[in-house]
This record gives sequence, C-alpha cells and structure tokens, in this order.
Amino acid sequence: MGIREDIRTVFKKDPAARSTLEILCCYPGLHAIWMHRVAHSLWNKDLFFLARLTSHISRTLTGIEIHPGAKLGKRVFIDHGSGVVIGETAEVGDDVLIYMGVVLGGTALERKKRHPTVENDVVLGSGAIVLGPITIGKGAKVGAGSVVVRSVPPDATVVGVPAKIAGTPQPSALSEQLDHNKLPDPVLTVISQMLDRLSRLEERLQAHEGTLPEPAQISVENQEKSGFNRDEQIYSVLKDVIDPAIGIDIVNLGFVKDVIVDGENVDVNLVLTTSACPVIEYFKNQVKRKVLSINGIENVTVNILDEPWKWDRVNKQTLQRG
Ligand SMILES: CC(C)(COP(=O)(O)OP(=O)(O)OC[C@H]1O[C@@H](n2cnc3c(N)ncnc32)[C@H](O)[C@@H]1OP(=O)(O)O)[C@@H](O)C(=O)NCCC(=O)NCCS
Ligand SMILES: CC(=O)OC[C@H](N)C(=O)O
Repeated sequence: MGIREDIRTVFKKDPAARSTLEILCCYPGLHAIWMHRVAHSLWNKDLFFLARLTSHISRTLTGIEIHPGAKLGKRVFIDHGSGVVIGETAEVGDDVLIYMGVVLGGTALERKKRHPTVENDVVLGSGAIVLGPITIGKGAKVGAGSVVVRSVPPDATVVGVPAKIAGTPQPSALSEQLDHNKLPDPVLTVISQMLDRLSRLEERLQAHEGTLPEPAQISVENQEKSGFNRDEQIYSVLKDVIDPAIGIDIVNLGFVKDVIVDGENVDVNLVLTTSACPVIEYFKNQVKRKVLSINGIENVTVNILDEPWKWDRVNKQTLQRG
C-alpha cells in the first residue's frame, strides 16, 4: 500500500517531522489518505454506502473529507489537514502537496465531472479554494487563501481572489516550493511597471521641453563651485522613486539608509520592509536610473541591506500629508 513511500514523503516535505513513530501516529493527513484508499476501492466495487461510511469515519477522525470517488495519485501529502474537502470527481496527480483548509470543490448541480484536476507536483497553499472542472497544471503553485476559478498553466504561480498568474511560470525545486512567503504579487508588479513607464515618460517629456530638474543639469565642477551638496542632489532624485505598495517615495519612507559617493561612483544602501519584497528589481532599476541621470555619475550600485525596516524611519509629516 506504499506506506513506506508515504512516510518518506512526509520526511521530505515536512521539516517538523522527527520520527517514523511520530509520523505513523500524529499525521491525520496520512491517516485520511490510507482510509481513502480503502474507501476508493470499495467505491470501485460499487459498494457506495460502505465507501461513503468509511470516508465519513475518516472525516470524523481526521477532519479531512475526501469523497470516495475522488482519484488520488501516489505520494499525495496532506499536511495538518483539518478543513480539507476533496470532491467526488476531483483527480489529484502524484507528489501533490496540500495544506490545511484546501477545497477541491464543484460548481455544478448536475452529476458530471464538476471538480478540479490537479496534475503532478502541484502545491496547494493553506485555505486555497479550487472550484470547477478546471486543471491545475503540473508543478503549479496556488498561494494560501486564493480562490481559483480558471485553469492554471504548468509551473505557474497563482495568488489572490480570484487567483491570477503571478510572475513568469518557472519550474521550482522542492525547497523553493516550500517558500510560501516568497510568492510574487501580480497587482504590485503591474503597479510598479506602470510607475516605471510613467517615470520614463516624465523624463522624456522633461528632456523634450528642456525642463530636466536643475540638479541633473548642472555639471559636477559647477556644483562643487556653487557648494551644491551631491548627497542632497541624489536624495532629491530618489524622491521620484515611489513604493508601489504604499504610494510614498523611498526617501520619505526611510528606505534609503546611506548614499556613499566616491567621485563618479555611488553606492545606495536600501533597507526594505521585507527581504522577500516582490518588487526588489523595480526598486534597484529605478534607483539606478534616477541616480545615473545626474551629470557626472557613471556607476551606481544598489545594495539591499539585510536589516529590519521599522515605521520610525518614516518621515511622519509625509504620512500626515498623505
Ligand atoms: C461565485 C460563483 C457561484 C460564480 O459562478 P458563475 O456565476 O458561474 O461565475 P463565473 O465562473 O462565470 O465567473 C464570473 C466572474 O466572477 C469571478 N469569480 C467566480 N467565482 C469567484 C469566487 N468564488 N471568488 C471571487 N471571484 C469569483 C470570476 O473570476 C469571473 O470574473 P471575470 O468576469 O472578471 O473573469 C462560483 O464561482 C462559486 O464560488 N461557487 C461556489 C462553489 C462552492 O463553494 N462549491 C462547494 C465546494 S465544497
Ligand atoms: C466538495 C463539493 O464540491 O461539494 C459540493 C457538492 N456536494 C458536489 O459534490 O458537487
């Protein structure tokens, strides 16, 4: 019955698992899968009531409801499990990882294929609700709390309600599949792309009208002669870099920890709200472009510091104005 394989799967996919005895006794997800195998074989022998009763007893013991008609592949692992519901015509492939509260539900009242098909190697995050006879493609990831009502292509990550594709589909290693905190954010990505295009358009318009901001036009020598402060100049252009999640610029948000100027080379050290920030590349590109727009600066390095950002770094007047 593949019990050894099931235990190996738990060791592979749950870092909290310590011993075989613990896995045998304390993993309701495993108990539910084992009881489902019994229920499903009764169902295939047309012993519908006995099958349903077995599934019901399993639900009472584990909090996991798998209809006996559902088809589950090998090494499917339900971690924790309470609140999981898998409908009658659902099909789940091999090596699928399911967390608590996942629903593979139907959207039709007719007795037909009405539940999802989940292909091999899919990860369904806690509370993910997948509805209708749709297909979640091989290797796809569904973010916690998402509601999926459309098919998902292989290797894609979907998040949100209703779930949308986030980021470029990419096959990921098992260790990355478990990085549930690093899912991309499709809405933030679109907003950051719009802000980026807006800022490029503004720059083109200013160049066209000859109205580039003063500091960017003054040569290095003249700035030094006039006592112009290079740091201030850099901070001034960085105020054009807006955080797409908060709508405030990175200077007033206190994201800019230091600016180190060495001749024509500049290092900008940023502290972000999270090291898993889904728009890190947007920040890096914007900062680089803005600082390089200053006359006499040739190289810009943007460093994301591994230290916590706190609200006390924010310019409070900006928040009051906002
Ligand atoms: C809400 C519901 C009834 C809508 O069904 P529908 O009228 O056939 O709607 P459609 O599938 O045509 O979708 C219409 C729009 O609503 C969105 N949508 C559908 N269901 C949604 C949900 N649950 N949450 C958020 N958005 C939803 C769709 O994305 C679509 O948006 P779009 O027009 O921008 O593309 C259905 O999706 C649902 O949630 N049914 C409940 C199923 C359930 O709980 N089953 C039991 C499981 S145990
Ligand atoms: C799990 C689920 O979809 O439940 C709804 C209904 N009982 C059905 O089987 O379609």
